[in-house]
Amino acid sequence: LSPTVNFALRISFYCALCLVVSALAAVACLLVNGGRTVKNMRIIKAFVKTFKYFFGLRFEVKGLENFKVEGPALIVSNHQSILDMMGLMEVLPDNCVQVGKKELMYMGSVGLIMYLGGVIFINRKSTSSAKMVMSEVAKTMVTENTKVWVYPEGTRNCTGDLLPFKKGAFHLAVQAQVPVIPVVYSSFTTFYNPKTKLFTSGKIKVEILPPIETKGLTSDDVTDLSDRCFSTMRETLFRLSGHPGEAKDSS
Ligand SMILES: CCCCCCCC/C=C\CCCCCCCC(=O)SCCNC(=O)CCNC(=O)[C@H](O)C(C)(C)COP(=O)(O)OP(=O)(O)OC[C@H]1O[C@@H](n2cnc3c(N)ncnc32)[C@H](O)[C@@H]1OP(=O)(O)O
Ligand SMILES: CCCCCCCCCCCCCCCC(=O)OC[C@@H](O)COP(=O)(O)O
Repeated sequence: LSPTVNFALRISFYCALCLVVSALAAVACLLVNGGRTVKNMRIIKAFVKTFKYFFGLRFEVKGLENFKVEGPALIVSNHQSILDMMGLMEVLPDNCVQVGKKELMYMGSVGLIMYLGGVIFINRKSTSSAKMVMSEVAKTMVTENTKVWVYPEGTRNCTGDLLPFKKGAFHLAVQAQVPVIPVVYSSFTTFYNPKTKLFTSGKIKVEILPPIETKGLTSDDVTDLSDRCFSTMRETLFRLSGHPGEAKDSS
C-alpha cells in the first residue's frame, strides 16, 4: 500500500471507530445515567481506552498522583491531533469535563457522546460569548466539584512544539481560585504526521506535572501564570520527545 492510502485508511478507520463506538456508548450512558452528566465520562473512558490496541499505540504515564488534589482543578495539556482523545481518556480523572469548540457537537454520534459526557462547548469565533461560558464554568466547577480540561493552544498542532497559549483557561483558574495541573504528551511526529502521511504504531509518553496554586492570584497575574505553564510544559514536551537541544535553543 502506498503511504497515502495507508494513512487515509487508518484515519478513516479511526473516525469510523469513533462514530460506531460513540453510538454504542451513548446507549450505555442513557441506560445507566439517563442524560447529560459527567458520570458518563467513566463509560466513555472505558470504551476509548480500548482504541489504542487497534493502532498499536502504547502509553507510558508518569505523575498520576498529581491528579489527586482534593476538589476542583483546571487541567491544561498540549493538543496535537484528533488522536488525542485516546491519550485524554488514558489518564482522565473522575469528575472531569473538557472544553471543546461547538462545531464538534455536529459530528453525529461523536457530538452526542460529547454532549452526554458534559463537554462544555464554546464558540471560538466569539471571544465575548466564550468568555461568558467560561466564567459560568468557573462558578459551577466549584459548586459541583468538577475538574475542567482545556487545550490552551486552542487548536491542533502537530509540529512537535507548542503554539502560544490562549488566556481563557488561566482566567478560568484564577476566577475559580483552583490549581492548574499541566499534562504533557510527547510529540507524535515520529509515528504520526498528516503532512507526510505517516501513521504507524508508536509509544507516547505522558507526564502529569505538579499542581500550580492560584489562591490569591487576580486577573493581573493571568499572563504570568500562563507564561509559567507554557515554559514548564514546553520544557517537558522537549524532554519527553527526546529533543533536549531544542529546549536550550528556545529561550
Ligand atoms: C466512546 C467513543 C467516543 C469517541 C470520541 C471521543 C469522544 C470523547 C468525549 C469527550 C472528549 C472531549 C474532548 C474535546 C476536545 C476538544 C478540543 C477542542 O475543541 S480545542 C478548541 C477549543 N478550545 C479552546 O479554544 C481553548 C479555550 N480557549 C480559550 O480559552 C480562549 O482564550 C478564548 C476562546 C476564551 C478566547 O480566545 P481568543 O482567540 O479571543 O484569544 P485570547 O488571547 O485568549 O483572548 C483575548 C483577550 O480576552 C482575554 N480573556 C480571555 N478569557 C477571558 C476571561 N474569561 N475573562 C477575562 N478576560 C479574558 C484575554 O486575556 C485576552 O486579552 P489580553 O490580550 O490578555 O489583553
Ligand atoms: C456527521 C458525521 C460527521 C463525521 C465525523 C467523523 C468523526 C470523527 C471522529 C473524531 C473524533 C475525535 C474527537 C476530536 C476532537 C478534536 O480533537 O477536535 C479538534 C479540535 O478540537 C481542534 O480544533 P481545530 O484543530 O482548530 O480544528
